[in-house]
Amino acid sequence: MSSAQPRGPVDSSQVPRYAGPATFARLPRLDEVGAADVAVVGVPFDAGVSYRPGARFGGNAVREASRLLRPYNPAQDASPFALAQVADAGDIAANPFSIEEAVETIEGAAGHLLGTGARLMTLGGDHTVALPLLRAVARRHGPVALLHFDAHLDTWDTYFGAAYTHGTPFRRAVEEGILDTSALSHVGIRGPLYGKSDLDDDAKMGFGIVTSADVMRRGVDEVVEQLRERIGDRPLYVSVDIDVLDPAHAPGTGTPEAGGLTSRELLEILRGLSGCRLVSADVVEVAPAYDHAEITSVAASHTAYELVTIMTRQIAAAR
Ligand SMILES: N=C(N)NCCCC(=O)O
Ligand SMILES: [Zn+2]
Ligand SMILES: [Zn+2]
Repeated sequence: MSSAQPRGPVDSSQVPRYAGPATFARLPRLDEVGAADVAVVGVPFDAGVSYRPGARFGGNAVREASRLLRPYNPAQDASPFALAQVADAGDIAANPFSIEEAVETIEGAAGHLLGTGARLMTLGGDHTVALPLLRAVARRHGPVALLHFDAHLDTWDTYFGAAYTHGTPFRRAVEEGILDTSALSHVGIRGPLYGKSDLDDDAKMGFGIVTSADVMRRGVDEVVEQLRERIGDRPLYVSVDIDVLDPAHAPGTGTPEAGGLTSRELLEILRGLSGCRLVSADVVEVAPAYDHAEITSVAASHTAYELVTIMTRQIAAAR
């Protein structure tokens, strides 16, 4: 990115925040600024779901809800959009009728954006999209540490014989050697499984689990400390399935599970990661048709805001 001042969001004291088409946080579009340090990109794809569809509308719902974000983030003492150029790169046009083709398209488009030097803040889409995103990220950075927030393991093998689904991206990623298996963590896991072997398989792949109950019992600070120790200074990818939140905090999702994190806990854990080498991130599984009063998309917009803040702080610190 050039040394020119980043172009920030539309000023909500000059133009009402509900006016005009929505980009993430009212930021400029990528084509308006030419290049970005962080590209917010939508992936409207949900052909990989096993239950309720609708996450194809998640990215735009998060953009709409993000109109209320303000430019200074007190929790990380940073103005993320002044530290680096953040821009909305629009949506990746993924084929809704062919999962294989969609996965290829997403990998290619993500690779193109990463090739410009941008980090990605992806708005899903169902969790299938994490696999092509991780492929593109690993091509640039090598195998990455993964911090995965989710009610679900998403390390299952196949559904109806299909290898690429929203329940299988991280098994595929481990098989493909694109993850650093010494630094894999799930946070927020809960709910019924198919069998105990799900956990055994997951552990064999190298994952450590912080359950939703662990977060409640041990508290945010201890969990953050454990996660940071595992991540170290490795390049890190964070994948947030919004169903990591309790259905009270995120009703608008396809496979809800009772007993989840509060949005306060999730945001605090993310803030605790500030300073980590976050190379890209996604927020997935927002399905607005099941949402109420934008509860879920507001939570997702703040989640993306914290992740973008971590990235821009790091970009600025490295200059
Ligand atoms: N990735 C998400 N959200 N869900 C996976 C659920 C897989 C199942 O139906 O068992
Ligand atoms: Zn999930
Ligand atoms: Zn998931």
